[in-house]
Amino acid sequence: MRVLVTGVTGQVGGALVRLAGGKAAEGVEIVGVGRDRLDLAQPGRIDGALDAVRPDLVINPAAYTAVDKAEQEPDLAFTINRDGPAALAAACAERRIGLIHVSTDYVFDGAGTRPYRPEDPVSPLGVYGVSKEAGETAIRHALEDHVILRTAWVYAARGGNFMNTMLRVGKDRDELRVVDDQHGTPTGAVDIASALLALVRARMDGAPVAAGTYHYTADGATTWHGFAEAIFDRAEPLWGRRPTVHAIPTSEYPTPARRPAYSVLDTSALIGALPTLPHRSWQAALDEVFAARMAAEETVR
Ligand SMILES: NC(=O)C1=CN([C@@H]2O[C@H](COP(=O)(O)OP(=O)(O)OC[C@H]3O[C@@H](n4cnc5c(N)ncnc54)[C@H](OP(=O)(O)O)[C@@H]3O)[C@@H](O)[C@H]2O)C=CC1
Ligand SMILES: Cc1cn([C@H]2C[C@H](O)[C@@H](COP(=O)(O)OP(=O)(O)O[C@H]3O[C@@H](C)C(=O)[C@@H](O)[C@H]3O)O2)c(=O)[nH]c1=O
Ligand SMILES: [Mg+2]
Repeated sequence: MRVLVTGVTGQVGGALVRLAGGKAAEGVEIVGVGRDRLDLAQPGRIDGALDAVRPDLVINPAAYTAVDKAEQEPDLAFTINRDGPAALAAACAERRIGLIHVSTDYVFDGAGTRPYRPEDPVSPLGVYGVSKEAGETAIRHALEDHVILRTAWVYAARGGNFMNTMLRVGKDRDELRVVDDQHGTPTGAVDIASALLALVRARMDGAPVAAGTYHYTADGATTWHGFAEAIFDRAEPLWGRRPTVHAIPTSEYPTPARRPAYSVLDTSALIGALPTLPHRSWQAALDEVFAARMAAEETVR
Protein backbone atom coordinates (compact mmCIF):
# COMPACT_ATOMS: atom_id res chain seq x y z
CA MET A 1 0.00 0.00 0.00
CA ARG A 2 1.42 3.36 -1.05
CA VAL A 3 0.68 6.11 1.47
CA LEU A 4 1.20 9.78 0.68
CA VAL A 5 2.11 11.78 3.81
CA THR A 6 1.96 15.59 3.74
CA GLY A 7 3.91 18.01 5.93
CA VAL A 8 7.12 15.97 6.16
CA THR A 9 9.00 18.96 7.55
CA GLY A 10 6.60 19.07 10.51
CA GLN A 11 6.65 17.20 13.80
CA VAL A 12 4.04 14.54 13.00
CA GLY A 13 4.78 14.14 9.28
CA GLY A 14 8.49 13.88 10.03
CA ALA A 15 7.98 11.35 12.82
CA LEU A 16 5.76 9.21 10.58
CA VAL A 17 8.25 9.12 7.73
CA ARG A 18 11.08 8.20 10.13
CA LEU A 19 9.04 5.56 11.94
CA ALA A 20 7.88 3.95 8.72
CA GLY A 21 11.36 4.18 7.19
CA GLY A 22 12.03 0.48 7.36
CA LYS A 23 8.49 -0.68 6.74
CA ALA A 24 8.59 -0.99 2.95
CA ALA A 25 9.19 -4.71 3.29
CA GLU A 26 6.01 -5.02 5.32
CA GLY A 27 4.01 -3.74 2.41
CA VAL A 28 3.70 -0.10 3.41
CA GLU A 29 5.43 2.40 1.18
CA ILE A 30 5.39 5.87 2.66
CA VAL A 31 5.88 8.76 0.24
CA GLY A 32 6.46 11.91 2.26
CA VAL A 33 5.97 15.25 0.53
CA GLY A 34 6.70 18.80 1.61
CA ARG A 35 4.84 21.91 0.58
CA ASP A 36 7.04 22.11 -2.52
CA ARG A 37 5.23 19.01 -3.86
CA LEU A 38 1.82 19.46 -2.22
CA ASP A 39 0.88 22.99 -1.18
CA LEU A 40 -2.37 23.17 0.78
CA ALA A 41 -2.47 26.89 0.02
CA GLN A 42 -2.86 25.99 -3.68
CA PRO A 43 -5.98 23.81 -3.56
CA GLY A 44 -6.22 23.85 -7.38
CA ARG A 45 -2.91 22.02 -7.65
CA ILE A 46 -3.66 19.15 -5.27
CA ASP A 47 -5.03 16.90 -8.02
CA GLY A 48 -1.71 17.11 -9.82
CA ALA A 49 0.19 16.32 -6.64
CA LEU A 50 -1.83 13.12 -6.16
CA ASP A 51 -1.40 12.14 -9.82
CA ALA A 52 2.35 12.36 -9.41
CA VAL A 53 2.35 9.85 -6.51
CA ARG A 54 -0.75 7.71 -7.20
CA PRO A 55 -1.24 6.75 -3.54
CA ASP A 56 -3.69 4.19 -2.15
CA LEU A 57 -4.18 6.31 0.98
CA VAL A 58 -3.38 9.87 2.06
CA ILE A 59 -2.35 11.00 5.54
CA ASN A 60 -2.55 14.76 6.12
CA PRO A 61 -0.68 16.14 9.14
CA ALA A 62 0.23 19.38 7.31
CA ALA A 63 -1.47 22.47 8.69
CA TYR A 64 -1.16 26.11 9.62
CA THR A 65 -0.27 25.66 13.33
CA ALA A 66 0.74 29.14 14.57
CA VAL A 67 -2.09 29.66 17.06
CA ASP A 68 -1.44 33.32 17.90
CA LYS A 69 -0.29 34.42 14.44
CA ALA A 70 -3.49 32.98 12.97
CA GLU A 71 -5.42 35.79 14.66
CA GLN A 72 -3.51 38.22 12.40
CA GLU A 73 -3.77 36.23 9.17
CA PRO A 74 -7.07 34.34 9.25
CA ASP A 75 -7.32 34.11 5.45
CA LEU A 76 -4.11 32.12 5.18
CA ALA A 77 -5.09 29.89 8.13
CA PHE A 78 -8.46 29.13 6.49
CA THR A 79 -6.90 28.46 3.10
CA ILE A 80 -4.43 25.95 4.55
CA ASN A 81 -6.63 24.38 7.25
CA ARG A 82 -10.01 24.37 5.46
CA ASP A 83 -9.68 24.83 1.70
CA GLY A 84 -6.58 22.65 1.28
CA PRO A 85 -8.07 19.70 3.21
CA ALA A 86 -11.39 20.17 1.35
CA ALA A 87 -9.60 19.89 -2.00
CA LEU A 88 -7.56 16.94 -0.74
CA ALA A 89 -10.73 15.13 0.37
CA ALA A 90 -12.42 15.80 -2.99
CA ALA A 91 -9.36 14.49 -4.83
CA CYS A 92 -9.41 11.35 -2.64
CA ALA A 93 -13.13 10.85 -3.31
CA GLU A 94 -12.53 11.05 -7.08
CA ARG A 95 -9.83 8.40 -6.82
CA ARG A 96 -11.77 6.24 -4.33
CA ILE A 97 -8.95 6.34 -1.81
CA GLY A 98 -9.08 7.11 1.91
CA LEU A 99 -7.83 10.10 3.88
CA ILE A 100 -6.52 10.17 7.43
CA HIS A 101 -6.51 13.78 8.61
CA VAL A 102 -4.95 15.15 11.80
CA SER A 103 -6.88 17.68 13.87
CA THR A 104 -6.78 19.32 17.27
CA ASP A 105 -8.16 19.60 20.80
CA TYR A 106 -8.49 23.36 20.13
CA VAL A 107 -11.82 22.65 18.35
CA PHE A 108 -13.26 22.55 21.90
CA ASP A 109 -13.89 25.63 24.04
CA GLY A 110 -12.66 24.03 27.24
CA ALA A 111 -15.79 24.59 29.30
CA GLY A 112 -16.08 20.82 29.78
CA THR A 113 -15.27 19.00 33.00
CA ARG A 114 -14.66 15.46 31.73
CA PRO A 115 -12.48 14.29 28.84
CA TYR A 116 -14.01 15.28 25.49
CA ARG A 117 -15.47 12.50 23.36
CA PRO A 118 -15.28 12.69 19.56
CA GLU A 119 -19.02 13.36 19.28
CA ASP A 120 -19.08 16.19 21.83
CA PRO A 121 -20.09 19.58 20.38
CA VAL A 122 -17.22 21.73 19.16
CA SER A 123 -16.90 25.45 19.80
CA PRO A 124 -13.39 26.69 19.02
CA LEU A 125 -12.12 29.88 20.65
CA GLY A 126 -9.63 31.21 18.09
CA VAL A 127 -8.95 31.42 14.37
CA TYR A 128 -6.70 28.34 14.39
CA GLY A 129 -9.37 26.20 16.07
CA VAL A 130 -12.18 27.55 13.87
CA SER A 131 -10.12 26.92 10.73
CA LYS A 132 -9.27 23.35 11.81
CA GLU A 133 -12.93 22.68 12.64
CA ALA A 134 -13.90 23.98 9.20
CA GLY A 135 -11.39 21.57 7.66
CA GLU A 136 -12.96 18.66 9.57
CA THR A 137 -16.44 19.60 8.37
CA ALA A 138 -15.30 19.97 4.76
CA ILE A 139 -13.71 16.50 4.84
CA ARG A 140 -16.85 14.88 6.31
CA HIS A 141 -18.90 16.36 3.47
CA ALA A 142 -16.50 15.53 0.64
CA LEU A 143 -15.35 12.02 1.49
CA GLU A 144 -16.98 9.03 3.16
CA ASP A 145 -13.69 7.10 3.57
CA HIS A 146 -12.03 9.36 6.13
CA VAL A 147 -10.58 9.21 9.60
CA ILE A 148 -10.16 12.49 11.47
CA LEU A 149 -7.69 11.98 14.29
CA ARG A 150 -7.71 14.75 16.86
CA THR A 151 -4.65 15.04 19.07
CA ALA A 152 -3.16 17.64 21.42
CA TRP A 153 -0.11 19.49 22.73
CA VAL A 154 2.29 17.92 20.23
CA TYR A 155 6.02 18.01 20.81
CA ALA A 156 9.11 16.32 19.39
CA ALA A 157 12.88 16.49 19.78
CA ARG A 158 13.01 18.90 16.85
CA GLY A 159 10.43 21.48 15.99
CA GLY A 160 8.63 24.46 17.37
CA ASN A 161 6.96 23.20 20.51
CA PHE A 162 6.47 23.94 24.20
CA MET A 163 9.22 21.55 25.37
CA ASN A 164 11.81 23.19 23.17
CA THR A 165 10.64 26.67 24.21
CA MET A 166 11.00 25.72 27.89
CA LEU A 167 14.47 24.24 27.37
CA ARG A 168 15.64 27.29 25.45
CA VAL A 169 14.25 29.84 27.90
CA GLY A 170 14.99 27.80 31.02
CA LYS A 171 18.64 27.59 30.15
CA ASP A 172 19.13 31.34 30.49
CA ARG A 173 16.57 32.30 33.11
CA ASP A 174 16.19 31.40 36.77
CA GLU A 175 12.48 32.18 36.87
CA LEU A 176 9.66 31.38 34.47
CA ARG A 177 5.94 31.99 34.64
CA VAL A 178 3.68 29.34 33.16
CA VAL A 179 -0.10 29.00 33.17
CA ASP A 180 -1.55 26.41 35.52
CA ASP A 181 -5.22 26.68 34.55
CA GLN A 182 -5.14 25.14 31.07
CA HIS A 183 -5.45 21.36 31.24
CA GLY A 184 -4.53 18.92 28.48
CA THR A 185 -2.25 16.07 27.47
CA PRO A 186 1.23 16.52 26.01
CA THR A 187 1.61 14.05 23.16
CA GLY A 188 4.83 13.05 21.46
CA ALA A 189 4.79 13.25 17.67
CA VAL A 190 6.35 9.78 17.62
CA ASP A 191 3.34 8.38 19.51
CA ILE A 192 0.95 9.95 17.01
CA ALA A 193 3.03 8.45 14.21
CA SER A 194 2.67 5.00 15.85
CA ALA A 195 -1.08 5.50 16.07
CA LEU A 196 -1.27 6.52 12.40
CA LEU A 197 0.76 3.47 11.42
CA ALA A 198 -1.57 1.24 13.46
CA LEU A 199 -4.50 2.72 11.51
CA VAL A 200 -2.72 1.95 8.22
CA ARG A 201 -1.93 -1.63 9.30
CA ALA A 202 -5.52 -2.26 10.34
CA ARG A 203 -6.58 -1.08 6.89
CA MET A 204 -4.06 -3.37 5.18
CA ASP A 205 -5.26 -6.28 7.30
CA GLY A 206 -8.78 -5.70 6.02
CA ALA A 207 -9.95 -4.60 9.48
CA PRO A 208 -10.02 -0.80 9.23
CA VAL A 209 -11.61 1.28 11.95
CA ALA A 210 -14.99 2.65 10.92
CA ALA A 211 -14.87 6.01 9.15
CA GLY A 212 -15.33 8.98 11.46
CA THR A 213 -13.69 11.15 14.09
CA TYR A 214 -11.42 9.80 16.81
CA HIS A 215 -9.26 11.12 19.63
CA TYR A 216 -5.67 10.09 20.28
CA THR A 217 -3.29 11.50 22.88
CA ALA A 218 -0.91 10.06 25.44
CA ASP A 219 -2.59 8.81 28.65
CA GLY A 220 -3.18 11.15 31.56
CA ALA A 221 -3.37 14.93 31.78
CA THR A 222 -1.58 17.93 33.24
CA THR A 223 -1.33 21.69 32.81
CA TRP A 224 1.26 23.65 30.86
CA HIS A 225 2.83 24.40 34.25
CA GLY A 226 2.89 20.68 35.11
CA PHE A 227 4.41 19.92 31.71
CA ALA A 228 7.11 22.57 32.28
CA GLU A 229 8.01 21.11 35.69
CA ALA A 230 8.21 17.62 34.18
CA ILE A 231 10.56 18.93 31.49
CA PHE A 232 12.84 20.53 34.09
CA ASP A 233 12.69 17.38 36.27
CA ARG A 234 14.48 15.70 33.38
CA ALA A 235 16.81 18.61 32.56
CA GLU A 236 17.95 19.24 36.13
CA PRO A 237 20.30 16.22 36.46
CA LEU A 238 22.02 17.25 33.21
CA TRP A 239 22.13 20.98 33.90
CA GLY A 240 22.91 20.80 37.63
CA ARG A 241 20.30 23.49 38.17
CA ARG A 242 16.66 24.20 37.43
CA PRO A 243 14.65 27.37 36.98
CA THR A 244 11.78 28.16 39.31
CA VAL A 245 8.52 27.80 37.41
CA HIS A 246 5.84 30.02 38.90
CA ALA A 247 2.28 28.80 38.39
CA ILE A 248 0.17 31.65 37.06
CA PRO A 249 -3.40 32.07 35.84
CA THR A 250 -4.06 32.65 32.13
CA SER A 251 -5.08 36.22 32.95
CA GLU A 252 -1.42 36.91 33.78
CA TYR A 253 -0.17 35.56 30.43
CA PRO A 254 -2.14 37.42 27.79
CA THR A 255 -1.93 36.04 24.25
CA PRO A 256 -3.62 37.09 20.98
CA ALA A 257 -5.57 33.81 20.79
CA ARG A 258 -7.76 32.43 23.56
CA ARG A 259 -7.02 28.83 24.46
CA PRO A 260 -9.27 26.18 26.08
CA ALA A 261 -9.00 25.89 29.87
CA TYR A 262 -9.65 22.16 29.61
CA SER A 263 -9.09 20.10 26.47
CA VAL A 264 -8.32 16.61 27.74
CA LEU A 265 -9.48 14.13 25.08
CA ASP A 266 -11.25 10.84 25.77
CA THR A 267 -9.33 8.28 23.70
CA SER A 268 -11.39 5.22 24.66
CA ALA A 269 -13.31 4.99 21.38
CA LEU A 270 -10.14 4.55 19.32
CA ILE A 271 -8.59 2.20 21.88
CA GLY A 272 -11.78 0.13 21.72
CA ALA A 273 -11.88 0.14 17.91
CA LEU A 274 -8.19 -0.68 17.51
CA PRO A 275 -6.89 -3.07 20.16
CA THR A 276 -3.39 -2.91 18.64
CA LEU A 277 -3.20 0.86 19.25
CA PRO A 278 -0.01 1.73 21.13
CA HIS A 279 -0.44 4.22 23.96
CA ARG A 280 1.46 5.16 27.11
CA SER A 281 1.53 7.83 29.80
CA TRP A 282 2.57 11.34 28.77
CA GLN A 283 5.44 11.08 31.27
CA ALA A 284 6.83 7.88 29.68
CA ALA A 285 6.66 9.49 26.25
CA LEU A 286 8.41 12.60 27.61
CA ASP A 287 11.26 10.42 28.92
CA GLU A 288 11.86 9.17 25.38
CA VAL A 289 11.42 12.46 23.53
CA PHE A 290 13.52 14.38 26.04
CA ALA A 291 16.33 11.83 25.66
CA ALA A 292 16.11 12.13 21.87
CA ARG A 293 16.28 15.89 22.13
CA MET A 294 19.41 15.69 24.32
CA ALA A 295 21.03 13.20 21.92
CA ALA A 296 20.31 15.58 19.03
CA GLU A 297 21.99 18.39 20.98
CA GLU A 298 25.08 16.20 21.38
CA THR A 299 25.42 15.70 17.64
CA VAL A 300 25.06 19.44 17.01
CA ARG A 301 28.03 20.30 19.23
N1 LIG B 1 1.55 21.19 17.16
C1 LIG B 1 0.61 20.90 18.03
O1 LIG B 1 0.73 21.16 19.24
C2 LIG B 1 -0.64 20.22 17.59
C3 LIG B 1 -0.89 19.94 16.28
N2 LIG B 1 -2.08 19.35 15.90
C4 LIG B 1 -2.32 19.07 14.51
O2 LIG B 1 -1.43 18.04 14.17
C5 LIG B 1 -0.98 18.20 12.83
C6 LIG B 1 0.53 18.13 12.79
O3 LIG B 1 1.05 19.18 13.58
P1 LIG B 1 2.63 19.39 13.72
O4 LIG B 1 3.34 18.27 13.07
O5 LIG B 1 2.89 19.74 15.11
O6 LIG B 1 2.80 20.72 12.83
P2 LIG B 1 4.14 21.53 12.55
O7 LIG B 1 3.83 22.95 12.80
O8 LIG B 1 5.30 20.87 13.18
O9 LIG B 1 4.29 21.30 10.99
C7 LIG B 1 3.35 21.78 10.08
C8 LIG B 1 3.63 21.14 8.75
O10 LIG B 1 2.63 21.63 7.83
C9 LIG B 1 3.31 22.10 6.71
N3 LIG B 1 2.58 23.13 6.01
C10 LIG B 1 2.24 24.36 6.45
N4 LIG B 1 1.61 25.03 5.47
C11 LIG B 1 1.56 24.20 4.40
C12 LIG B 1 1.04 24.31 3.10
N5 LIG B 1 0.48 25.44 2.66
N6 LIG B 1 1.12 23.26 2.27
C13 LIG B 1 1.73 22.13 2.66
N7 LIG B 1 2.24 21.96 3.87
C14 LIG B 1 2.16 22.98 4.74
C15 LIG B 1 4.62 22.64 7.23
O11 LIG B 1 5.52 22.80 6.16
P3 LIG B 1 6.67 23.94 6.19
O12 LIG B 1 7.78 23.36 6.98
O13 LIG B 1 6.97 24.13 4.76
O14 LIG B 1 6.06 25.15 6.85
C16 LIG B 1 4.99 21.52 8.18
O15 LIG B 1 5.51 20.43 7.50
C17 LIG B 1 -1.60 19.50 12.33
O16 LIG B 1 -2.73 19.17 11.57
C18 LIG B 1 -2.01 20.22 13.58
O17 LIG B 1 -3.16 21.04 13.37
C19 LIG B 1 -3.03 18.96 16.81
C20 LIG B 1 -2.83 19.20 18.13
C21 LIG B 1 -1.61 19.83 18.62
C1 LIG C 1 6.19 30.15 26.50
C2 LIG C 1 5.14 30.25 27.58
C3 LIG C 1 3.82 29.91 27.29
N1 LIG C 1 2.87 29.99 28.24
C4 LIG C 1 1.49 29.59 27.95
C5 LIG C 1 0.86 30.23 26.72
C6 LIG C 1 -0.21 29.22 26.37
O1 LIG C 1 -1.36 29.46 27.14
C7 LIG C 1 0.41 27.89 26.79
C8 LIG C 1 0.96 27.05 25.63
O2 LIG C 1 1.76 27.85 24.83
P1 LIG C 1 2.22 27.49 23.36
O3 LIG C 1 2.07 28.72 22.53
O4 LIG C 1 3.53 26.85 23.41
O5 LIG C 1 1.23 26.40 22.88
P2 LIG C 1 0.10 26.47 21.75
O6 LIG C 1 0.66 27.08 20.54
O7 LIG C 1 -1.16 27.01 22.29
O8 LIG C 1 -0.06 24.91 21.52
C9 LIG C 1 -1.12 24.45 20.75
O9 LIG C 1 -0.69 24.32 19.41
C10 LIG C 1 -1.71 23.96 18.53
C11 LIG C 1 -1.09 23.80 17.15
C12 LIG C 1 -2.56 22.84 18.99
O10 LIG C 1 -3.23 22.20 18.19
C13 LIG C 1 -2.76 22.64 20.47
O11 LIG C 1 -3.04 21.29 20.79
C14 LIG C 1 -1.61 23.12 21.29
O12 LIG C 1 -0.53 22.22 21.29
O13 LIG C 1 1.47 28.21 27.70
C15 LIG C 1 3.20 30.43 29.56
O14 LIG C 1 2.30 30.50 30.43
N2 LIG C 1 4.49 30.75 29.84
C16 LIG C 1 5.48 30.71 28.90
O15 LIG C 1 6.65 31.06 29.20
MG1 LIG D 1 2.46 27.65 19.52
